[in-house]
Order: sequence, then structure tokens, then C-alpha cells
Amino acid sequence: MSSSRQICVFPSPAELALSLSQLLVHESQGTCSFRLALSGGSLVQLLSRELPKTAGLNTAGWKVAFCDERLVPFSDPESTYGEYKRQLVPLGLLSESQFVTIDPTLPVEEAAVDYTKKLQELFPGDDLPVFDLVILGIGPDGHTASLFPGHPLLQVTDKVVAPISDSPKPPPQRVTLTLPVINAAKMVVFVATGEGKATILKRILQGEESDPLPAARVYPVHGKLLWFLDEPAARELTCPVEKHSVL
Ligand SMILES: O=C1O[C@H](COP(=O)(O)O)[C@@H](O)[C@H](O)[C@H]1O
Repeated sequence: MSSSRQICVFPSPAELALSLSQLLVHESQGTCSFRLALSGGSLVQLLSRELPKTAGLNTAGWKVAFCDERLVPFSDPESTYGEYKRQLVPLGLLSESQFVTIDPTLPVEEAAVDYTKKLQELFPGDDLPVFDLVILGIGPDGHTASLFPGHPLLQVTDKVVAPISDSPKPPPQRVTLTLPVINAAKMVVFVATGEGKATILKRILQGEESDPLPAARVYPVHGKLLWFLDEPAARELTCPVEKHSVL
């Protein structure tokens, strides 16, 4: 198990986003292959606003997959790929061919198998994909990716990607990376902003619960674990945090 976690608190979402973009530049520079898994939700806007402005960014070697994806057409505003594509492709920051997407026309079980195959092609010869960087969000209920509290998917250890048909947060049909894949990553960064996340963050980071929330089950086996929070989200924490200001 990873020995430590680092909790970084920023004065504002803008400063958090700048620092996250700089981390992406740092982690991907000097490598011709950078395999990244992105989450949806509020992260899309946060990242899409800052990333294009970030100095030193070279995305040529990037391949971008998704921690989870909703089974809706790419044209639907709920599609995580669709949203990143609309934000980033027109700017020339990434091309469509750099994304590893689900096939939203398939039934959800088949979509999970299809996405698994695409990830196996991205990680040839590896039993488990080992992403260079996984960026996760957190729902106010403690879910991360499409792994929800109390859901049987939390116990899945024999799959890379799992389908879910009863997501408590709409849309109900999704596919998600499983915990073993998330925990195999070289680096995992959680991003959470706003006071609506404060209470759940206290439980995740300081709760020590017998049945941990999904986000509290993320501990990279060999990788690094970072938490990027803004001040309202970190408001209830009493554990040691690093205060950062980058503007
Ligand atoms: O449904 C989802 O929710 C989480 C959290 O979203 P947020 O809007 O509260 O940041 C997100 O990380 C996940 O990818 C998404 O599918």
C-alpha cells in the first residue's frame, strides 16, 4: 500500500486548476507516451478552462481514457467524452484519435467488454492497465468514478471495467474502471471544490469507517496519492494539509 497521501489546499478553483494543469505538464513532459484517465462532472469545466492556457504543454503523446463514462450518445451533455471533445478538440489541444472512448450504442454489459478491449490495446501485455495518471472526482455521497457507496461493484476484483445499470446518480447506465485498476495507477489525484463536498471529505479523509466510502478505498498500491481541494471543500478537515497559492 502507498505509504502516504498529500492533501493540497488552494484558495480558489482557479488556482487549483492551474496547479493541476502544471502537474499534467510536469508528469507528461519528456515521455512519448502518457496514458491519462479523466473523470467527468465538474472536472470537465475546471480542467478545460485552464489546460489550454498552460505554458509548456505538449499533448502529442497523450492518450486519454475515462475513469467512468455514461452510456449516452456523445452529443448528450451528460457524455463525459462529448464534453471534453467539445471543449478541447476545437482548440487543437487534443485530437479525437487521442481519446479512448466507450461505444455508447452497445448494451451496457457489452460496452464494458468493448471498453476493456480498448484499454487492453492501450496497455499491451499488461494484466492490469497501469495509468500514468488518474484524475478522480468525488460526489457529495462519497462516490468516485461510478463506484457508489454500498454498491456491489466495490467488491469487483476480476474486471478492468464494470458495467452499472442502477447508478443512483443519473444517467443510470454507465461503465467504470474498477478499484484494482484505479489503485494500480502510478499517480492518482482527487479533485474536489466547493463547500458541498466538505462534510463527505471529512468522512473520507478522517473517518476511518469500517465500511469505507468508495473514495476512501482508493490507495494506489505503488503510486502516489494527491488530493487537490479548494478552501471551502477543505473547511472541515483537521488533519495536516499543505496550503498552496500559485497565482
Ligand atoms: O457522476 C459523476 O460524478 C463524479 C463527481 O462529479 P462532480 O460533478 O461532483 O465533480 C465524477 O467524478 C464522475 O466522473 C461522474 O461520472
